[in-house]
Amino acid sequence: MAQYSRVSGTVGLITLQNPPVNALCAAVRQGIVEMLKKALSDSKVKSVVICGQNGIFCGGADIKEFGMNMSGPPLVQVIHAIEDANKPMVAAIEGVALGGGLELALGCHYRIAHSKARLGLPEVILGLLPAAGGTQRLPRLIGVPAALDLITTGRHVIAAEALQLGIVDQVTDHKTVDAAVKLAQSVAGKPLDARRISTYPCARPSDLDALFEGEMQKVRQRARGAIAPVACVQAVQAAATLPYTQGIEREKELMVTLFTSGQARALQYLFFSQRAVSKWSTPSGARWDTSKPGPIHKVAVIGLGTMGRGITVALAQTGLSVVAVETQEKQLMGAKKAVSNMLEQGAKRRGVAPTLDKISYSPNIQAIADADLVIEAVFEDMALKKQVFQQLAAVCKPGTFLCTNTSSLDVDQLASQTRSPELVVGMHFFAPAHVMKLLEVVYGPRTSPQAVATAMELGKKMGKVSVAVGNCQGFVGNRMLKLYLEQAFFLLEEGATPELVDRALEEFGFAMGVFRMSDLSGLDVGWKVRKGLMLGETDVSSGQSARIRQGCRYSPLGDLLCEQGRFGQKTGQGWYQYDKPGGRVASSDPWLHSFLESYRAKHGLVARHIDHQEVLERCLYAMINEGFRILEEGIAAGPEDIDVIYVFGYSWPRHRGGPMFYADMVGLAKVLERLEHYQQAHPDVPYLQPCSLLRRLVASGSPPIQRWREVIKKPHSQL
Ligand SMILES: CC/C=C\CC(=O)SCCNC(=O)CCNC(=O)[C@H](O)C(C)(C)COP(=O)(O)OP(=O)(O)OC[C@H]1O[C@@H](n2cnc3c(N)ncnc32)[C@H](O)[C@@H]1OP(=O)(O)O
Repeated sequence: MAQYSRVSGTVGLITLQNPPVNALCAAVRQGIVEMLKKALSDSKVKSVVICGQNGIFCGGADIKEFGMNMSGPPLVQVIHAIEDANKPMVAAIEGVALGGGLELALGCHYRIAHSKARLGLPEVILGLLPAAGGTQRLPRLIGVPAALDLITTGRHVIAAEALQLGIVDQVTDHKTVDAAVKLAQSVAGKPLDARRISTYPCARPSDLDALFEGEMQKVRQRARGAIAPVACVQAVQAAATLPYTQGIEREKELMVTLFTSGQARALQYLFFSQRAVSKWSTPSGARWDTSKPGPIHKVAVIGLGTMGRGITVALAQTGLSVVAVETQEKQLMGAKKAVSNMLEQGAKRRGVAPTLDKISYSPNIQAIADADLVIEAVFEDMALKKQVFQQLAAVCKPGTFLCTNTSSLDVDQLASQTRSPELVVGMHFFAPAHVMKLLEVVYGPRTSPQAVATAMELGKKMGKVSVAVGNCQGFVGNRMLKLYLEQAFFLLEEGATPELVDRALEEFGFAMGVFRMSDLSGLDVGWKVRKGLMLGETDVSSGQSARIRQGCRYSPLGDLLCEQGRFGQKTGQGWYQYDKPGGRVASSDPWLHSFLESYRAKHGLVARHIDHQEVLERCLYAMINEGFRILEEGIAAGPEDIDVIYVFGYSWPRHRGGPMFYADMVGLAKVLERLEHYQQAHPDVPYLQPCSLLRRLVASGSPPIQRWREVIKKPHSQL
């Protein structure tokens, strides 16, 4: 797992060998210790280079080992042995040096990186901190503020920035190992005392207390309730205030707390889930590894409203040719300007040239005739979308993949408007489409494996986390969201306020509670959808019957607000009030509270006390229960798919892993018991009836989430 050789006569070369990313598993750590001994005892060797096999230095500790009993030498000791070596040690960084990989490099006396290499300490993203000395060495090397930035965000830097920060000594465009060997030769025999980072004093900015206080506030705001970023700040604070050996003790202490926390488990689950969803499968047996994507050179976008504009930007940023079609001249002009601005801003942020020339605009649908793939993003209206699909079928060349950005409409109905339904697939982007990471790829019963593979591949090119899901009303994300919203409305009817509900959800970790979020996205969006489902018309009568639609309990509260023109932030009033239309700071609205009182009086509802626990259980367990139904029906292939959708598309707090992981953490038996309780209390809400898969899982002894698939006997079902 680590190989030793002697090169150029006097340089020992230790190569990490653990594909695909040379993670520091026990055998690799052991290998380093043994090879180091060899190099140091070889009298011909004057200096040593450490590199990684296959152009990758090291992706860090082996995350798969985290749940297991520790074996092999601890990384912190391996790195101390490297730093203590009496011959110059040089890290040759190619590909990545992340987490423990960068910590290993920081233990070396010199670091040289290839210009394309990426470096970082992303442990915080896994709910941990860089506990192999990273929190103590990095601030000593590059100063407290820069170290805080890298350690608390986990962001990667490319070699040029690493050089500027002082993380590496040299950057090369040539063969990194050769350059490292040259460097090693040039420093052979030189004194090493001034090269051991652990011996450096940590420069202390004069406003140290204020700096840490500010940073603490920042990380708490950024990830509400997440403990790793807080521990990262505390560890760097130890570097700034304590001698190295005490700092290392503090780092270890903080790591132990994080390591045993549910948050680290959740975030590591998410790391593997994010990778697992790319290995998609469908009920018909199509799979990621047997389905070849079609070649895509030119993509067309139809409809340049908010979604179409974002999609166009995201496509152009990948370097693909894009034809953007909007039949309304005024809208087309506005879109051109908006898309160009977004591209220019994005390019400026990323330090690259804007790709404006990749897009051609047209008011004429004929312009898409030679596109390889079309994404329809017109208004969310089935009749209109059907008409567009008929046009696409007539205009496009044979074999063109036809995608719809619908957020809930039946993809199969759209497919039936074409002669080649196998080429039709949903690509459900999330607003703003050039920013949000999630893409739901929706396959219907007739969608071909190649169409799924093509949409998944395009999503990947666009930098999205793509999840393949079956076709049903609302797919995965919006289908579950509907119940979450509905429970929130019911809670208002029963005595809660938007402030109470939002506070409970924000304390749970959501950046915004359900009502603040609805105000931001616009209440009219859901209203239009409900009207389309024949639900959104308000009933003038009072009592319970006025709140029953299609045989189930229904709350018209959102519809009533829309009828008053209260669409949320854009109109300055919604569930909250804002200082002006478009204002962003929500404040409590006395009008809303008296409106709720009269509504309850009209319908004979008596307000009761509702606590945070009930808010969480009602909103989250309703949604989780639907998640189990989605799994049972085979709409999602596994719980990981649902969780990835919720974290990347619906701002579910990452450190809680996703709704299905959360259910596993709470305990399936408890979720079942609470659902039974609420179902008895609300018999007119059929979806609170616990799903049979949940019952089966509990009856099977509540296996851990990784084993749920074994219990989902019938893995998939059709729409
Ligand atoms: C005392 C504690 C000290 C240190 C703590 C740590 O070091 S924690 C680990 C810190 N490192 C990271 O967080 C890096 C995680 N990995 C990545 O960001 C990416 O994988 C990487 C290295 C940038 C490569 O990206 P790429 O897109 O090329 O590949 P992909 O992500 O699909 O990964 C390929 C397969 O490798 C597995 N993998 C990656 N990193 C690790 C790791 N550190 N440990 C174990 N396994 C790792 C990944 O799961 C993929 O596996 P596959 O089975 O093919 O899905």
